[in-house]
Order: sequence, then C-alpha cells, then structure tokens
Amino acid sequence: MIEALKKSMYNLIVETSTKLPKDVRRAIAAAKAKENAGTRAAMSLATITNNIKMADENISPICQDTGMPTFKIKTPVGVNQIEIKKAIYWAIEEATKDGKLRPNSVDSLTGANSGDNLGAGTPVIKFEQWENDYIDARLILKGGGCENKNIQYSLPCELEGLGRAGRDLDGIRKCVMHSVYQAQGQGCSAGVIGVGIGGDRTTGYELAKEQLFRSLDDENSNEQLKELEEYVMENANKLGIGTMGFGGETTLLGCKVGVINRIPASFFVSVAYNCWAYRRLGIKINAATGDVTEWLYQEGEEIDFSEQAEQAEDKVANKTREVVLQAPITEEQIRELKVGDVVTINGMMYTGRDAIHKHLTTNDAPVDLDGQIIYHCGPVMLKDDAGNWKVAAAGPTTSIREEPYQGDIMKKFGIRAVIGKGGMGPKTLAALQEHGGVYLNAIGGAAQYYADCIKSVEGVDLMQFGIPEAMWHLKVEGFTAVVTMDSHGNSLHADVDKSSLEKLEQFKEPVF
Ligand SMILES: O=C(O)C[C@H](O)C(=O)O
Ligand code: SF4
Repeated sequence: MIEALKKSMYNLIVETSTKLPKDVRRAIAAAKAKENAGTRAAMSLATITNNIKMADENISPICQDTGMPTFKIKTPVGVNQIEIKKAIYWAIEEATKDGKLRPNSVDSLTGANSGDNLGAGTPVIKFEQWENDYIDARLILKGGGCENKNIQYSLPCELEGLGRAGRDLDGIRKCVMHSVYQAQGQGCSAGVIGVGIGGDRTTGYELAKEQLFRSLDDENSNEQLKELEEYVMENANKLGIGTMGFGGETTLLGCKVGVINRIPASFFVSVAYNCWAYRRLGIKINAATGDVTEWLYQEGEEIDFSEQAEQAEDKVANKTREVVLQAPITEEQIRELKVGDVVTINGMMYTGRDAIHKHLTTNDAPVDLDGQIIYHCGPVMLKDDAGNWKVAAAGPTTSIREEPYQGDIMKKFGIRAVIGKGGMGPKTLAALQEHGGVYLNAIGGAAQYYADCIKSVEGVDLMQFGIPEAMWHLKVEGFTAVVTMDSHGNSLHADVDKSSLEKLEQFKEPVF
C-alpha cells in the first residue's frame, strides 16, 4: 500500500507541475483566439502556448516557480493520514531531486533553502474525512508572483476608481473588479480569481483558494454568485490589462466565488489570484491498494498547441522592430531602444533576484557587470552525471520587488539592461533615463521556452543564497523580450495602469 501510495503522489506532483489541465488549456486557447495577430498580447500568448507544449514534451515544469505545494485530501473513515503524509513527503523530495519541482522552501529568518521542499509549513497538507470509500487527493502549485497579488478587503471601504464599497453584493462586486485592476500584469495575467466572501481573515482566504479547485467550466449553484461570476468575467475583461499587462482582450480566464457566514463586525472579501500557469490536478486513489483509479479535471476536449503557436509567432515577426543585443552593451545602443521594440539577446546574462539585489547594495559584484544584463530569474537547475549544471526551467520573476534597489544597482555597477516581468516603478524609470538603461519584459511562466534559449551555464556565484537566489552566469541564444520601459521616460506599465484605472471608473455605478 505505502509503495503504491508514494508512486501515486509522485505522479500527481509531476503531472501537476508539467501538464496544464484541460479546462485551463481551453481557456487559454479561447483567449488566444480573441487577440489580433501582430499585437503584443498575441505574441505573448504564442510564447505561452508554445511553452505549454514544450512542458508536455519535456515532462518539465511549466513555470520555474513551484509555488507553495498545497494538497487537499479527503479520506474514508479509518484511513491512516500519517501514512499519506509520509508518502507525500517522500514524493516531494523525489520530484525535487528529479527537477520537477524547484527547491522552494526557505527559512524565513535565516534565508536558508532546505533544498528538498520540506520544512516548517511546507508543503501544505489539509485533510478532511468523508463518507466515500476512496481517497480524493488534489494538488495546486500556486506561484509566488500571483500569491503576492492576493488581496483581502474589509467592507465598507473606499476603492480607487470605484468609490465606496458597502456591505452588500454590489460592494463585493466592486472589490472583485478592483482586485483584477490592482494585480495588473504582475501575477502573470491572464489570471483566474478565487473569491471568498465572509469568514474571518484566515477562513476567508482559505475559501478563496478553495475556489481554485473548481473546474473553470462549472456553474455556481448559488444564483446570485453565478450572476456575479458572469458579470466579472464579462467586465473585468474590458479593463484592457491583457496578457502580462501588455494590454489586450483577455485579462481574466476565470472567476469563481464562494460564500460562508461571517460575524457581525467583520465583512471580508478575499481574493486568491492565480496566474495563467494554473497548475492544479487531482486523483482518486483506491484506499486499500494506494493505486490511482482516476485522474480528475479530465473532462472535455484536449488542446495541444502545436500548430497555433507557430502561426502566431510568424505573423508578429513581420510587424515589430527587432533589435539584436549582445553584452557588453553601450549607452548609445540602449538609448536607441524604445518601448515596443522586440529585443533578441545573444551572449551572456546574469541572474539576480531578491537576495542578490539586497547583497549588491552593500557588497561588490562577484563579476564585472559593466554593460551587462541582469535577469530577474530563479531557475530550476539539475546537475548532470559529469557534475555540470543544466537549466531545467527559467522564466522571469516579478521585477517590482527589486524596485527599492534596482536603479541604484544599475548605476553602481554600470548594468545596462534588466529582464523580468510585470514592470517596475517610477524610481527605476527615472534611473533608466538618467543612467541609460532599459527594462525588458519576458513572458512570465514561459520557463521551458526560455530554458531552451540558454545554451550553457558558464558559472555560478553566491550559492549560499540557494539555487533560486544564486547568481547564475547564463549564455543565451535568441532570448526574446519586449522593451516595456526605455531610457526616454516611457513605461508601458505606467500607461496600462493609467488606462485600466480610467476603464475601472465605468464600473462605479451600482449593478446589484
Ligand atoms: O519565484 C519565481 O520564480 C517567480 C514568481 O512566481 C513570480 O511570479 O514572481
Ligand atoms: S512566474 Fe508567473 S506563471 Fe510562474 S508562478 Fe509566478 S506568477 Fe505564476
């Protein structure tokens, strides 16, 4: 039993990390069909669908961020939950060793990475008993960038663009609309939101996250909530935030709302935002043998993205200005770049995310960064038999977290370009203008697509920060990203934020 159970849990983890469920694929395909060829949104969606296909083929992580592995398990009365926990721990460790998960469990005080995804509070495993005779095991791998865009409202409140939100269904509607606006592209839109109405701060968020286990195609059995879900799907997509916050027709792939009772003084609306890399799956397990008897979320048509991806990419190539960059880059080269240009990078880039940025403010860089490119990325790495590092997954991380450091570091070391996703703020924009720098937006979650552009790992520094946070020296070929902030004071992110706020204002009047 225990051996079979371990295998079942391992398979659940690998499938969840590498293969998007059918309902999510259909929603992404529908989003893609709505975008006009040649737009940035179409180009991003082509990269996304290509990435989904590559993850299928390579059995490798769709996105490098394993997120917080969260298991929801229902067991018949009498099943030993301790054994299930042990099987999960074993499977998590194995999947991490095999490069299907990134080591993602970090000591909050020391910053030490446990290396195997086990540690205090990780993974999350929640049990419930039920009357059925089989085990239902579900897993969601919800990444950090989208988790950071979760939001909890306490009604009544005042919302930018929408005014007062009261303690009623219309107030709830305003909170949900606002939650989509505030996420912008930073949670790798187009996203799916789970909304929890009521409860306390803890159970409200739990309810919100629970909604993410619903199928995108289901119908809410509560008539009022069904109407709210439909309203949000129709109208949030008018905000024009679009894929990766580049503007476009689809901002939301799904909206699922649940409700529980509250206490008189509290009225929370909690929103769990999930990126397009919406990795959740489930299995039914025979309680006596530990074997998988059925995979969940398998209804309906399966979309494999092979043909569509290539077509869309061809069309985009004809419409945008493409520039090839190779480090070291000069200030003149940078000043020629404008928002909207597509840049192809060949040669070296260095990863740097949270720990590195903090480190560089008070320390020297381990390599000469003059004219170089920093990539906001925490990859999944594997060592081959000869002891050489190979990149298993390497998409961008959310750049805004480096806003307090970025401008200063670029000036201190002469860095000319940073690559990330979701854009950066006014401080970085001013530094780009003053110093002659550029911000390049890569497609969040496209970890296979970018891993394929990395031809070799030339070295690594600051490994004491752990695999995701170390400085990896990567040699790339044909690494494509879009200029979204240039050295002339232009920011696509600031523009989309402004225009989406204006659009949000149309939803001020009461609806429910
Ligand atoms: O941690 C990462 O690699 C990415 C993260 O999920 C993010 O979206 O910023
Ligand atoms: S990088 Fe984007 S796609 Fe990946 S987990 Fe973070 S938010 Fe999701």
